Amino acid sequence: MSQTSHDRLLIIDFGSQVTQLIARRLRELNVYCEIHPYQNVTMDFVRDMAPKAVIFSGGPDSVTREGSPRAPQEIFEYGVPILGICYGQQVMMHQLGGKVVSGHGTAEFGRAFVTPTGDLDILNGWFADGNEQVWMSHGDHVSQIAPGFEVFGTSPNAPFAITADTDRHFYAVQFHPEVHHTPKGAKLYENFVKLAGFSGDWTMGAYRDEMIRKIREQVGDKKVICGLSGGVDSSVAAILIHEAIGDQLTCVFVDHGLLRKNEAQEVVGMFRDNYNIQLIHADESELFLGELDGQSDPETKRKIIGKLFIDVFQKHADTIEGAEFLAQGTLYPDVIESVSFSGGPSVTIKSHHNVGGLPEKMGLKLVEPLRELFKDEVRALGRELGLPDSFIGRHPFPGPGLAIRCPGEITREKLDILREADAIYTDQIRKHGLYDEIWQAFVAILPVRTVGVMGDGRTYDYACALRAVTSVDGMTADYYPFSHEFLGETATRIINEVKGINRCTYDITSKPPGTIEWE
Ligand SMILES: Nc1ncnc2c1ncn2[C@@H]1O[C@H](COP(=O)(O)OP(=O)(O)OP(=O)(O)O)[C@@H](O)[C@H]1O
Ligand SMILES: O=c1[nH]c(=O)c2[nH+]cn([C@@H]3O[C@H](COP(=O)(O)O)[C@@H](O)[C@H]3O)c2[nH]1
Ligand SMILES: NC(=O)CC[C@H](N)C(=O)O
Ligand SMILES: [Mg+2]
Repeated sequence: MSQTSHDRLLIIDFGSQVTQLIARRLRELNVYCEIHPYQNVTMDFVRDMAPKAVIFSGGPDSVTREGSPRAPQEIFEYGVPILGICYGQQVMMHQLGGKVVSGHGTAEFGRAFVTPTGDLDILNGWFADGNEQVWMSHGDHVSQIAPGFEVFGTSPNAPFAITADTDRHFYAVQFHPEVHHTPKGAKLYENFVKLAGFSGDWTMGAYRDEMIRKIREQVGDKKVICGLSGGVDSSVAAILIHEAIGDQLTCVFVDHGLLRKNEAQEVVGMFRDNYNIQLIHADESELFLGELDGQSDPETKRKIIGKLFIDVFQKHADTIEGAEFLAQGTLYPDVIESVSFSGGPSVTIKSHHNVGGLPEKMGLKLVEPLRELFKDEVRALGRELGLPDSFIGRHPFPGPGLAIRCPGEITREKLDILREADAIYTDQIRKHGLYDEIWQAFVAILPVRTVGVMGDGRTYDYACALRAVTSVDGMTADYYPFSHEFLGETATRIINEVKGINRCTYDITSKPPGTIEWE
C-alpha cells in the first residue's frame, strides 16, 4: 500500500467492469485513491491506510447468494463517509439490515431517469432540472432500506435509486455515476469528496513525484530495460523512469519488421537527438517475420509477438549486469481488455501483446508506472514531464504493429504495400489538418484480391480498408466523419501510387461492436 501523505480514499472493488472509472473521476477531482479487491480489505488494512472516505464499487455477484462478497462489518463503525454503488449499494443495505431481492422483473440495463424526492448534500447542483439521466446495470434491487436510511431519488424500476443515512454520511445509489452515460455523475463524486473533507491535493505533478518514489523503491540499485516504441506511453514511461533512476535505465527499441514507413529511423533519431537515455536499436525483423510465417490466427500472432518481444528484451538484459526489471508503457485499457480483472465480469477481448500476450514464465520483473492511467492522463503526465506537443499528440500504434492490420497471413509483400498506403493516408490527414482531431488512423490490407481496370488493363490486386476513429480513452470509439471529397481524393492517391492495391473502402464501424484494430 502507498505511504502517500495525501488525503486518501479507499475504493473497495467488488469486481465491476468500471471500477477504474471511479478512480478516474476521483483523479479528475485531484483526490488520491486506491482500489483494493474486497478480499484484501480487512479492518487492520483500513486502519493502516486511514482513508478519509470509502467507496464500494459495483460487482457481478448477487448479495442474495450465500458466500457472496461483503465489506468488513466494522467499516460501518469506522466513522468516515461511505458511498455504495450498485452492488456496493446492495451490500451496504444488506449488511446494515435492509433487504435485497433477485429476479423480480426489476432489472434495468442502460439508460434510466431518476426523479429526486428530497434535498441531499451529495446531489447539490445535480438535480436542479428535475429528472436526470443515469446509467443502470442491475438485476437485483433493494426492496427494503436499512434502518436510518431515507429515500432521496427513485427511478421506474428502482424505488430506492438514491438513499442515504445523513447522520452517518452513508450514501447508496443503484446507478453508476462514474460512467459517461450518467452525464452529471461527476457532480456526485465532487459533492461526496467535499463533504468528506478532501482538499484536492492530488495533481499530475503529485502523481509524477509519487511514481518516481515508487520506481526508486521497487528497483533499488538494480537495472531496468524499457521497451521503447516511440509511442506516447513508452516514451512517457521511459522519461519518468529516467528521472527516477537515471543511468540504471536502458531502453530497447525493437524493429520487428512490422513498423510503419521510416518509423525506426524517426524514433531512434528523435531519442538520440533529444534525450540522454541509453538506447539499443534492436533490428529483429528476420526473427519476428520468420516466426510469423504461415500464421493467420489473430491470437496466435499476438502470442508469438508477445513472446518474441520478451525474448529480445531478455537477450539484452542478459548483457547488462543487474538488469532484473522490464519496464513497459502499459495502460489501464490494455489491462482491462486483456485480462479478467480481480475476478470481475470483464472478459478477454484480445491479448494485448504487453499484457495478455506475455509468457507465463518470465525472468524479468515488470515496472509499469502507467498501469492505472488512461491515455489522456498519460498525455497530461507527458506534458508535466516536458515532452514536446508533437510527441504527446501522436496517434497510438499497437505493439504488434502492422501484423494486426494485415488480417490473415502476413507476407513481406503485403507489409510493403501496407506501409506505402499507410504513409499516403497519414500524409493526406496531415495535409488536411485533421491529425489532431482523430484518435487513430491507419490502413488495413485485406486478405482478398479484387478485380479492377486500370489503363484499360485488368488488375487483380489487394483491397484495403481505411480506418479513422475518435475516442477519449480507446475503450469506446466512433468512426471519423471524413468528407466524401477527402475519401475520394485519398482512395485515388492510394490506388494510383501504391502498386498492389486496386480498391479502397472506408470502415465505419464503431467500438463496440467493432474494435479499433482489425485483429
Ligand atoms: N517496437 C517496440 N519496441 C520496444 N517496445 C515496444 C515496441 N512496441 C511496443 N513496445 C512496448 O509495449 C508497450 C505497449 O505498446 P503500446 O503501443 O500500447 O504503447 P506505446 O507504443 O508506448 O504508446 P502508443 O499507445 O501511443 O503507441 C509499450 O509501451 C512498450 O513498452
Ligand atoms: O499496446 C498495445 N498492444 C496491443 O497488442 C494492442 N492491440 C491494440 N492496441 C491499441 O489499443 C487501442 C484499442 O484497440 P482495440 O480496440 O483494437 O482493442 C488501439 O489504440 C489499438 O491500436 C494495442 N496496444
Ligand atoms: N452493476 C452491478 O453492480 C450489479 C450488481 C448485481 N450483480 C445486480 O445485478 O444487481
Ligand atoms: Mg505503440
